[in-house]
Amino acid sequence: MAGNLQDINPASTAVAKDDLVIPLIDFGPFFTGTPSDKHAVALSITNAFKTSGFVYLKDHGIPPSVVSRVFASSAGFFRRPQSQKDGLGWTTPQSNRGYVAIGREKLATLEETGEMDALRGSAPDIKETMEIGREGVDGLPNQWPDHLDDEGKDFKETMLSFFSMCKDLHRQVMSAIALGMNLPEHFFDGFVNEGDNNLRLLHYPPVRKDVFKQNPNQVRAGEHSDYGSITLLFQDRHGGLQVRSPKGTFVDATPIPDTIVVNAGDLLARWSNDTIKSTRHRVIEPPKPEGQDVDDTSDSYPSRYSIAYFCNPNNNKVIEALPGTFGEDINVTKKYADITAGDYLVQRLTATY
Ligand SMILES: O=C(O)CCC(=O)C(=O)O
Ligand SMILES: [Fe+2]
Repeated sequence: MAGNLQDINPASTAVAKDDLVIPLIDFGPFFTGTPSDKHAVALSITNAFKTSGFVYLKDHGIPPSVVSRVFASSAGFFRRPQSQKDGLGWTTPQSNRGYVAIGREKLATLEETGEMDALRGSAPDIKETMEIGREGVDGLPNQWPDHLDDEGKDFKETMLSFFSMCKDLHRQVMSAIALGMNLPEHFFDGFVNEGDNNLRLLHYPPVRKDVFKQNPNQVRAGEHSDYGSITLLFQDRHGGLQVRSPKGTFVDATPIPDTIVVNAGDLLARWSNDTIKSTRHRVIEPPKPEGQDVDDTSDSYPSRYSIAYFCNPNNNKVIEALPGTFGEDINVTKKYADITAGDYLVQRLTATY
């Protein structure tokens, strides 16, 4: 029946377990559909952000060939000698650019941050990352390997072009959230146009299986929520990402080819006066592939690569509760003080490194 919600509902289910439901949403109609298609996509995304805080997006406009090229370039970077990577090292939370060696960052929840040093010693995250920020910011240079060789030049070009595609997708997803929250479609444009975002390449190196058996606290990336507005997460096929369910269990967010996992961050939750959820997640050993219990005799898990594009409002923008999320008419007060996006993020990064 035309106009039936069933016909225009662009979502199916990607994950459903322990009261955690993550939809798989076709973003295509947001670009090309009728206004009502567009609204349906916007509502699906916003409703998911208000419940699980996570969606999988397909038909998101970033071609699979581009994503493959970025993964290949990332793997090439991590294959470089340690001394070259260390020469491009991360320095300060203000800059948040450069290479982060294994054990340097220990992701944890907000409440645990005081115990960061102890955690770092006991079971450090088994990962190395490369952080790329907005190019061309005075005094905050990206740490490119372009002076090393042609591959380094190609890396820079590949990452800059990907950065800008992701920046554009951030703006589009924020437009969907605006519509879904009864705000004008372009409400967020002036908040996100600078692209003060952070492209993080992640490499989880091979680990012996007994490392996880011997230490039940060992993870590839500790339980945490993300800090900014939204995160665009590209995973390879290995799995290991888990999202915390309302029941407190961790549920596999299994990779689905050609999709992006998109989740809301703490600053968006704060901006929405906590109507949107920033949900905790972590990365552990990959789940056993079905039917391989007998065949898989290797004693190590292979490398896992992922790419997280952390989106943020412009650094200088003051973040205050969105219209419609507080007021006498709905009997809700503003829960948080106003803060600039830049101050908020530096505070959070300072606690993590
Ligand atoms: O590697 C992943 O799948 C997730 C990484 C992540 O959550 C993060 O870096 O914030
Ligand atoms: Fe994360």
